[in-house]
Amino acid sequence: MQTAKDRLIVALDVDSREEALAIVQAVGKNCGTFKIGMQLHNSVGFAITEEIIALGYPVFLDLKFHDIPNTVAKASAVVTGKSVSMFTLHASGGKSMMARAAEEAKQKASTMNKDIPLVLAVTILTSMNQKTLNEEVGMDGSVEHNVLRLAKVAEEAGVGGVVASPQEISLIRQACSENFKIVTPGVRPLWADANDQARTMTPEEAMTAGADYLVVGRPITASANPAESAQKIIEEMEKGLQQRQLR
Ligand SMILES: O=c1ccn([C@@H]2O[C@H](COP(=O)(O)O)[C@@H](O)[C@H]2O)c(=O)[nH]1
Repeated sequence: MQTAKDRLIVALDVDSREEALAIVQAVGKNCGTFKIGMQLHNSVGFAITEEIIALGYPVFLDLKFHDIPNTVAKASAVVTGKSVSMFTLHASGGKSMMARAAEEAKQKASTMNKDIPLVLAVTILTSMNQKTLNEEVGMDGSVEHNVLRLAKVAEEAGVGGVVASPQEISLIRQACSENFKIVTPGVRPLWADANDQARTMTPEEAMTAGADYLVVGRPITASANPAESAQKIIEEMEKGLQQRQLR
């Protein structure tokens, strides 16, 4: 059974190896996984992923692939070869793109005798609201409708789960299988700023709703005491897990 700490993913959205390692050092005991996104990866390359894995932490490589199926499939093999535990692609890249990525990750892991990474499809970014989705992106229908539609396509394509906001967790849980993972950024304790996140919930609410993993960046990494902030979030998550078990 995974604890609240195991389910907390800390986003290392910084520019340098030194800044990233300082956060790892500060909060390594207070989280389960570190997430490396396009900011850090594009600054320092795969070296930081390799270094953090070598320190003994699982890495979620969040590069959000979105390209033709062949290109995404080959990129998926590359990141699988780096032993990441999770990686992302955009569900809006389509079923064939997601299916090829999942298959390629499986094959590469089997060739290298490694664990298969959790392939996650990003549904609708948590920074988007109804207006931006409809008027700027040009997708009709509600955010919830589109998240659910993309989550179903992702599951059919054979990826392991989705990235969605906590506000859509219960809808996805009703429509997808129990094993389909839900990873939620857009998590904000009441004491933290929302920043550019539009569809948020607190750590307790997100865990109560049924999230598998929470992704938290700035409320921890930009706080005066990252370890203390991570610990406070874990305590809120524990309350949510307890509520969930009581249901
Ligand atoms: O829909 C999405 C997909 C990915 N993210 C990533 O999660 C973290 C959130 O960081 P905060 O500082 O807690 O806002 C960040 O790395 C995003 O790239 C997301 O927020 N929403």
